[in-house]
Amino acid sequence: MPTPRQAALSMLNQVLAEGRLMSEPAALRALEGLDAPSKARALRLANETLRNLERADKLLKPHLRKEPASYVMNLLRLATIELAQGGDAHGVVNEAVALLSKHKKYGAMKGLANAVLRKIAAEAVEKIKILRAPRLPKWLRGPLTEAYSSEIMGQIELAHLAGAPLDISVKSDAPAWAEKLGGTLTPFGSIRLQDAGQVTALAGFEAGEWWVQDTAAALPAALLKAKMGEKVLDMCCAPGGKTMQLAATGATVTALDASESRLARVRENLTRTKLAATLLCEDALTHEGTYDAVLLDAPCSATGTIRRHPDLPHAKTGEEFGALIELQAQMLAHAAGLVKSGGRLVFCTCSLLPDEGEVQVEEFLDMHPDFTADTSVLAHEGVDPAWITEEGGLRLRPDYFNEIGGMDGFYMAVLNRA
Ligand SMILES: C[S@@+](CC[C@H](N)C(=O)[O-])C[C@H]1O[C@@H](n2cnc3c(N)ncnc32)[C@H](O)[C@@H]1O
Repeated sequence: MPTPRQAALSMLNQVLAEGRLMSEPAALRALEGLDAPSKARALRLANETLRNLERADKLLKPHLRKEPASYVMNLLRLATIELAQGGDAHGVVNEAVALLSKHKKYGAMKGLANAVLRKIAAEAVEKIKILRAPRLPKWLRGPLTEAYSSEIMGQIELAHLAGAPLDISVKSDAPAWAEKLGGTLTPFGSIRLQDAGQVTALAGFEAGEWWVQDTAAALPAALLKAKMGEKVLDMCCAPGGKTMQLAATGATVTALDASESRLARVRENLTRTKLAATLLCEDALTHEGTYDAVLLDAPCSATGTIRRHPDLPHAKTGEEFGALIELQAQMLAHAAGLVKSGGRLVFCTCSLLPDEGEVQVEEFLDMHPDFTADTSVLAHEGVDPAWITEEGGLRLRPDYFNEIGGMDGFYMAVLNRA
C-alpha cells in the first residue's frame, strides 16, 4: 500500500508529466488501497503542491544547479511545500529520501535530495511568505487579463491560492442545518464549513438532507425559480447538484447527460437524497420535448473551479476549448427550441472565459429575437448589481466573497421566451 506522500507524488507526476487531471481514472488509481483519511491527506498534499508550484520552484532554484528529471523535481516540490507549510522536517525529508532511494533510475540522487531538502527545511517557512501568489500559465492568464485587467487577475490568483471551503446545499431549512453542522450561511444562502473533515461522516449526509455544491454553482438553479408541478429539463445534469435543487422544488424534472458513468452519480445522489427525476442517457443535441423551463449547464473549460482543482491549469493547454465553445453555442440554440412560449432558459458555465459566457449569450440574443435576458430575476439575495453584465447575464468571480472564502467563477443568464 502506498503512503499518502507516495500517492500524492504519483498524482503530481500524472498531472505534470502526463497532462492528466487528478479526477481521471488513471490518476485516481494512485489512491487505491488507501483508507479515507490517507486519501484525503494525499489529495491535500498534491493540491497544495499544485497551488504553490511556482513558489516551490522559486524556493528550490537557488539549491539546484540545473533542474533534475521531472520525477525528482516533483518529489522535491512536494516535500518543499510540505516543509514550507510547517510539516515535520524529519519525517518529510526522510520519506522523500527513502522514496528516491527505492527508485531504479534516480536512486543515486538521494544524496542531492537530502542536502537540498535540509536547506529548504531551515528556510522555507519564512521564505514562502514573501513570494507572490502563483500566476496562471500564459495560455490562460493572457485571455483572462484581457477580460478582467491585471489587477483583478492578481486577486483571482490570490483566491486560487487560498483554496476553497466546503459549501452545502440543503433540501430545506438552511439556517437550522448551518447551526447543526457548525457552519455559516453565505450571502446566497448556502451553508459554508471552513474545515469540514470527512464529508460522509457529517450529520445529515447519510440521511440525504444535503449535498456538496459550491455557493456560486447553486445560483443558476435558484434563479430558474422552478415551481411545484412545472415541467423542467436539466440538459447536462451529472453529477446532479442542480438536478437535486430542481427536484427539491417539487417540479417534474427530466435530467439528461451523455455519459452513462456520470449519470450513475446522479442516480446515487437522488437515491441518497430521496429526490425524484427522470434520468435519460442521451445527447442533449438530439433531445426533443417542450418544457416550462430548461437549465443548460454546458460542458466548459471549468476554469472557474481552479480554487478546488489546481491541477487544471497544469494539466490542460487550452487546445480543446475551441470545440467546447462551439458545442455550447449548438446546445444553447437547441435548448431554445425546447422552451415553450412564455417559458425560460437558464444558461450557465463554470468558466471564467467570456467566450463561454457573455459572448455566447450576446450572440444567442442576436440570433433569437424571441428571447430576452431577464435581469430583474438576478436581484437575488447576496448578488451585487455590479456583477450584472452588458448583455444581461451575471458574472461571478473567485475573488468575490473573498472575506469568507470566495466562490467558484461562474457565468449565468436567465433568458425568457416571448
Ligand atoms: C458542467 S457538467 C454538468 C454539471 C451538473 N449540471 C451539476 O450541477 O452537477 C457538464 C455535463 O455535460 C455532459 N455532456 C457533455 N456533452 C453532452 C452532450 N452532448 N449531451 C448531454 N450531456 C453532455 C457531461 O457528461 C457533463 O456531465
